[in-house]
Amino acid sequence: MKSIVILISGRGSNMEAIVRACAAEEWPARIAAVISNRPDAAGLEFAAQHGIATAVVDHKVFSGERRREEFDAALRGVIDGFAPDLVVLAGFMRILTPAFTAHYVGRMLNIHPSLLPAFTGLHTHARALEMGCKFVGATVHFVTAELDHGAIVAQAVAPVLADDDEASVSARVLKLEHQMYPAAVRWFVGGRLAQEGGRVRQLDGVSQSFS
Ligand SMILES: Nc1nc2c(c(=O)[nH]1)N[C@@H](CN(C=O)c1ccc(C(=O)N[C@@H](CCC(=O)O)C(=O)O)cc1)CN2
Ligand SMILES: NCC(=O)N[C@@H]1O[C@H](COP(=O)([O-])[O-])[C@@H](O)[C@H]1O
Repeated sequence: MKSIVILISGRGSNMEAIVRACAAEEWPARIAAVISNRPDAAGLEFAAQHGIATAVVDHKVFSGERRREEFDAALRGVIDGFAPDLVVLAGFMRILTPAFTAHYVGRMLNIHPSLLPAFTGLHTHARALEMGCKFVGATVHFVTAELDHGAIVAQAVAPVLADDDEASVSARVLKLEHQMYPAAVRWFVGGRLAQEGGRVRQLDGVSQSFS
């Protein structure tokens, strides 16, 4: 039985989709914990209501020059208490230090709301609309020290419609995220995909795109 720890910072709808899929599809895995860097993250309540251990490591508690390293060290200590086979970033909004990402190399995934390598960072849909993009999407990737540059596992794509704004585009992509991310996590815990250097090895039957 694989152990999964999910990190969130807010609403947690991707975490919720993974929790529901894990239960409904009887994965060879359990969600050991949901951990947030924000005490007010709404997703913590959903996790607790579903009997999942929750924890908060508040990044605002840490100050000074080494606050990012100290936060990461505290977060790692809490995560490792659950002995995860996989760490899932689901709307987790902190940039992680190289030491942290190295510790979880090959076993940490993120979902990013753009078709990487386009639009790394924040405010991705607003930037895509500003540029006049005809398609938007999301990417599941392994997490590395370089922000949003890890090996790509899967991507979801959706058209931009004439009357779209950031909210309508975000909602359209989020629906696809909720299909794609649980599938990617299931493949990983089922041993059907792995990171090999800068690439992803995927066994047959693993869908790599969603639309
Ligand atoms: N080293 C890495 N850390 C993280 C990665 C990664 O690939 N490598 N993925 C991100 C997730 N993410 C986009 O998908 C992302 C999250 C947060 C930020 C960011 O600029 N955060 C600010 C704070 C923003 C806030 O609190 O609202 C910061 O950390 O200073 C950019 C991209 C997770 N981490
Ligand atoms: N850079 C990370 C990032 O922006 N992630 C994005 O935040 C949203 C989280 O929603 P959720 O909390 O409801 O899962 C999702 O759209 C996810 O792609």
